[in-house]
Amino acid sequence: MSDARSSESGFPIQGVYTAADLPADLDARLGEPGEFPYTRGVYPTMYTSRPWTMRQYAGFGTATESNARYHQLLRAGTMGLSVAFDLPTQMGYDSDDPIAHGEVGKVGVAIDSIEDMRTLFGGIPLDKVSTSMTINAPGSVLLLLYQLVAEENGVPGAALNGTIQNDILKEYIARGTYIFPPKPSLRLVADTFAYCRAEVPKWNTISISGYHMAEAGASPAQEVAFTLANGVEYVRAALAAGLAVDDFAPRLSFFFVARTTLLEEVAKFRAARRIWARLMRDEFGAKNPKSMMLRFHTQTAGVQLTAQQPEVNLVRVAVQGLGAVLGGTQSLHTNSFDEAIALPTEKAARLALRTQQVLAYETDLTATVDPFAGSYVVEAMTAEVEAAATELMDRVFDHGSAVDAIEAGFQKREIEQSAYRIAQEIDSGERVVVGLNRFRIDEEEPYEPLRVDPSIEAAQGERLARLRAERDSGAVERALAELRAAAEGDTNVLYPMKEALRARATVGEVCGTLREVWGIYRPSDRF
Ligand SMILES: CC(C)(COP(=O)(O)OP(=O)(O)OC[C@H]1O[C@@H](n2cnc3c(N)ncnc32)[C@H](O)[C@@H]1OP(=O)(O)O)[C@@H](O)C(=O)NCCC(=O)NCCSC(=O)CCC(=O)O
Repeated sequence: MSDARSSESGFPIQGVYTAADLPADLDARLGEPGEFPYTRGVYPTMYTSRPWTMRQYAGFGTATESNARYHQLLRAGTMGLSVAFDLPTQMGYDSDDPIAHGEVGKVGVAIDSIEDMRTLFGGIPLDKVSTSMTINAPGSVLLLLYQLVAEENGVPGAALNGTIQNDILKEYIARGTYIFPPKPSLRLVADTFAYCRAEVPKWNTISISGYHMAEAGASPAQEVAFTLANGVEYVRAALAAGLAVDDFAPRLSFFFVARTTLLEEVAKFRAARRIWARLMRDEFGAKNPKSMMLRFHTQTAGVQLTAQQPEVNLVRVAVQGLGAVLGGTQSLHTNSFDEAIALPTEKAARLALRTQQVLAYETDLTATVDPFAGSYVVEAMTAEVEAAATELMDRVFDHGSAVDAIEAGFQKREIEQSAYRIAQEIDSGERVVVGLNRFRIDEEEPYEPLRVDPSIEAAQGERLARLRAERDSGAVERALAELRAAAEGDTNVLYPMKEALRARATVGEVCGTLREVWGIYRPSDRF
């Protein structure tokens, strides 16, 4: 037998597993597919009746360019859209704000007002396509813009399917696009839950994300623990705001990474489902099975891709995607092989989607549910990840709450330690990265990456100037005053926000109004 190896979460992997390694109460831990505790998947038939949603994250430049990319992706066979916004939009600033300079349209599309949103979804049937939007602090603003555009096209809120990321807690821990302090942020999240329940009932109101923590270096057990602990915080905030658990929990969704360490990743997804189901039933008294189902999106691990010999990334992504599917994901983004270099080119984006199509239509993965059930190693690892994550969640709650732990710098510190260990292992060669620390070539082939046109910023600025000149500024001011009053009080802010956006207030103006009332978050020195 070779030397014992450690899993990503740090427990030893045995050279051989046998029946003796299976948990004693395996049947109870497994349950049936589509039944508590959902270890085997959230739906009884899983992919045998419908494959996962192929949902490729995309967006850059202006709304016009991104709209063209969405049409191209849909033609190529994606089943749902996933919008990437530029940093100014994610931070609640307009493209002509001095703070936005140099960032407009860079890492995603620039959206300033309902006019951009109309362009972004031009020609896309919003009653048929589900749309995910990676937007957090201004999540409610972009959701309302989406709803307004849908309504203009005769599609009512009740017919809309989609997700906003809206997960502010992991922004404090790992991703960084927060605006407001935790308290008003959580209030905004709870307002969004309540609004969606009444007005957009099929919308997934949040995508509680471990992905970015994993990209920052979190181990699988940390990823599960910190994500689910944040989930608990949102549930508590919504309950404290007076919502009943079964009124909002069915629409909570999750988002994880898929690494190349496939066995532990499959175990991770199965363990996460089990922990969440138990928490919702036993701790929060959920009665609706949908409240207990951990439904999740997966993105393949960008951090594991290399700029060296980038075509090798195609292989990594296939392995990572395979793990996500074996783990029962509901929705999947497979990275483009050139992502470690720049924005994906059209060809690379198509290849990434083709990878999913091979998994769905050429392999036998969709013929049966949870193929790894009963596997000695995967069941043993599922129990291990579950135990490690549960223990770590307890350590989060030892601080009081997930927010208390965030303010103490706990999750960030744990993730940094794990990231440091990974970096050391790569440097020493103990962790092999093909093409980077082993199997290198002397001369890399030149690669022509896609670049964003720098004139976008000026064009967006002109659009905004026109908008401000044309709109009824009195109506905008009145609507923003209503929004301010709601933010100062305790009525749901989404209703006046929607009216302001309808009157063509910009994303920056709406967020600016809230910034004035709620202030902005400053991380404590302990970070
Ligand atoms: C719940 C998920 C995870 C998936 O939703 P989907 O609509 O795709 O899938 P779904 O809900 O499973 O399925 C759609 C409908 O089909 C039904 N359905 C599906 N399979 C079924 C089966 N086997 N049997 C019966 N029904 C089934 C479901 O019940 C549902 O209907 P009902 O609804 O009627 O029940 C959602 O939140 C989502 O799409 N998330 C995507 C998040 C995302 O793309 N994030 C990108 C982040 S990118 C990022 O952050 C990284 C970079 C950065 O930092 O910027």
